[in-house]
Formats: sequence, structure tokens, C-alpha cells
Amino acid sequence: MDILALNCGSSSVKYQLFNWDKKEVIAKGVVERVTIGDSFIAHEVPGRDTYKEQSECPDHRVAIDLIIRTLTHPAHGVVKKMSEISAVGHRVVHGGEKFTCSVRINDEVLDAIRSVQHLAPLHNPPNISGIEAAQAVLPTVPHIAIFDTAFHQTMPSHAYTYPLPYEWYEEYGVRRYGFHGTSHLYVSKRAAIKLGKPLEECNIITLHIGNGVSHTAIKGGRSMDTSMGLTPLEGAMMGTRCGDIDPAIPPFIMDQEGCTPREIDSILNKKSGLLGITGRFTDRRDVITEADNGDTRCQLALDVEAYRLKKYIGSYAAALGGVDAIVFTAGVGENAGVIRQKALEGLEFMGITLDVEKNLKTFSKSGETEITLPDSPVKVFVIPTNEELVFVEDVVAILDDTYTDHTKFPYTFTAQDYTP
Ligand SMILES: Nc1ncnc2c1ncn2[C@@H]1O[C@H](COP(=O)(O)OP(=O)(O)O)[C@@H](O)[C@H]1O
Ligand SMILES: CC(=O)OP(=O)(O)O
Ligand SMILES: [Mg+2]
Repeated sequence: MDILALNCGSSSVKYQLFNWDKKEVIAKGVVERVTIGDSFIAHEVPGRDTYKEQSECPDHRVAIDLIIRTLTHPAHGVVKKMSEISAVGHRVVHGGEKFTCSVRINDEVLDAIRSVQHLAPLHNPPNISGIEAAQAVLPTVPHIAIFDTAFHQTMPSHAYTYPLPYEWYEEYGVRRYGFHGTSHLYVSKRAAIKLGKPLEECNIITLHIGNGVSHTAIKGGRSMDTSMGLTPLEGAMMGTRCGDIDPAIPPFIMDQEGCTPREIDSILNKKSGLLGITGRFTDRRDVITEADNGDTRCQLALDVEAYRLKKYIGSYAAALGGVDAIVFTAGVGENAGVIRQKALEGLEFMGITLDVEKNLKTFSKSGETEITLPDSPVKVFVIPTNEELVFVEDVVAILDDTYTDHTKFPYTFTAQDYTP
């Protein structure tokens, strides 16, 4: 059974075609610069050179057509016709309180996703266009929505309630939701395997550090708290997003500079974080290189990022009442040893003893790696995330009618009989 996983971002569409029977990736890739101009596809098939093609994608529908054309291309493709694909799994970032698990998409589900799109304006609208575009091209196969927020619906009310007028929660749904759920779920399952303990007995802190950054405190496989909030703006400092700040700052700057709520929101989402402090960069590779070259603002941005990571580790260890493992994942978490080291410095009192040399040599391509010394009471792992695999597992479980919810491990594939 071949399953297509789609992750439609504001200006990109990532995809993965997975063969469930062989448990292997048939092809994966990304269409970049969708709606922007100069769009192209980069298509990877294991054992072949990456195929790149320039092709204008003014909208997501054209991008999805391009993916399908590439997947079925006589030379670069991997399937003869699209009818070989059994189902499509779509990432949907915000599911509000309505969705505690993945669901088969129908008109009612699409309306419900639309009803919360104002809570994730950078993410949900492209997710919806992607679903509509894929349904138009593949009208006869099941389409399944997998929500970033679903995994975090297990949070207790004291973790998701803001100290704000309670009516805002009742009337507008103002509460913490949390995101990157499939990534936190996947790496925590993998960490339990590496610890050699049942997930139900583990306290794990997962640090997803990519373009978006979020941290989660996981007890017994369930999300107990997470750093992103009503929207993906709260929590850690990110490439262009501010994360936690004094809420009085936005109205103060609006008064000073005469900007509108929409303008200030755009600055906090797109011009803050590492870009805000450095004035130049969002990519940590650039920030690290320039800090090494003596740029003090790049150094400051790294110091702020690492210090804030350390504070989340401490607070989540307290929230969980102890921690068995800490996991670094996503582009930065998997590759930036310097940031990991800085974030963990001084945490020996918590039982974390880093293997400094091994940490600096660990990247995504190293695979799942323990970066603490063998006698470290708390283990720290670098675990490459695989959100698409969670999409695929959920799709299969829904098609087989064995699906309950994420935390009940409908398929133990990621947890048991799988070696990444
Ligand atoms: N070797 C590296 N060192 C530091 N940061 C890296 C490295 N490789 C990738 N990154 C960072 O990873 C980020 C992308 O992470 P990723 O998880 O792919 O993001 P997303 O899925 O949210 O688009 C880039 O912005 C870049 O800063
Ligand atoms: C929710 C979120 O921030 O997602 P991403 O990291 O893909 O931007
Ligand atoms: Mg990502």
C-alpha cells in the first residue's frame, strides 16, 4: 500500500510517498517558492540523484499537480499512475479543541478546520488549499487530516489555561493548544526505546528546534505541557518569531510607532527572533559562522536562544517531577551541536553530563545518537524527527479501522519493529 504524506506550508509543499508493506520511503521532496515566483521541485528517490525542475506554481493546486507529474514521470517518477496511491495524509497545523486525533476529511471536517484558521494564519490557509487541491486531483482516495495540535489535547487545564478573563476561553477559545505534535510524539516514542523502558514509565522533554521551535513535557507518552500557545508564536525564540515576551511590549510599540495590530503581529512573527536580534539572519548556520567571526549581535542571538532553552529544560523537569531523557530534534536540534552544548551547560546538578566531543560531531545524518556520557543519570539524545511517518501510520490505522488516538499507539511501528 502506497501512501502520500503532504505538508503544505505558506510557500512550500513537502511530500513523501511511503510503501507501507515494505516500510520504506519510495520518494520524497519539496516544491519551494509556491505563490512567490521562480518555484521549483526537488525530488529525491533513494539511490538516485536528486531531480530538480523549475516550474511556476502560482498556487498550491499547481504545486500539487507538479508533484503528481513528477511522481508519475516516465524517467524521474516512481509510480505508473496515481491510482497506485491508496490514500493521502495531510498535515493540518491547528485543529482547535475539536480534533484530539486524526480524522478522515469530509465537508464537515473541512468546515471545522476553516473555523479555526484565524488561530494559525500562516499555516492553516495553505493546509486547506493543499487539501482541496489534492482532493481535486485524487477524488476517489481517502484523505486524512493529521493535526499538530492533537497530541497536546492531553494537557491538563492548569497547563493550557491562561491567566486572562475566562470568558475569552469560553467565547474565543483562547487557551494553549501547542504544535509540532507529530514530531514530539515520534521522538518521544523513539527515546523510550533507546532508554529501554516502556513509554508509560518515562518522563521526557522534547525540544523541536526547526524553523518553528517548540518544547514539550511528556509523561507516560502524554503531552503535559508545551511551549507554543494559542498560536505558534509563543514559547522559544525562533528564526523570525519572538516567542515569550512581555505582553505589554506590543501596545507600547504600537503607541510609539503608530502601527496597527496587523503590523505588530507581522513584526512579531516575521521580523523578530534571531532575525530581530542579528538584523540579518534566520538560518543558525549563518548566525554561528558570523558569531565565530566576532559579530557580537550574532553571538548575543545564540546566547539568548541557548539561555531560553535552558530555562525550558529546567521548568519542564520541575513540571514532570524529574526527567529520564531530553531529546533534541528538527533542523537546528539535530545539527547545531554548539547550541545544544550551550543550552546544557551548567545542568550537571540535574544529572546531565554531556559527552562534549560526541555532541559536536552529531548531526542528522548520524542517526539516533546518545550525546551524554554512559554514566549520566539523565540521557540526552539527538533523534531525527519523522513527522511524515506519523502521518502514514495514522492513515493506515484509520483505513484499517484500528485507530483510537495518538497516545494509544494504534500502530507500534515507530515504537517497536522499526530501525530508522
Ligand atoms: N548544520 C546546521 N547547523 C545549524 N542549523 C542548521 C543546520 N542545518 C539546518 N539547520 C537549521 O534548520 C532549520 C530548518 O529546520 P527544519 O526542521 O527543516 O524546519 P521546518 O521543517 O520547520 O521548515 C534552518 O533554518 C537552519 O537554521
Ligand atoms: C507550527 C509551526 O511552527 O510549524 P513550522 O515549524 O512548520 O513553521
Ligand atoms: Mg518542520
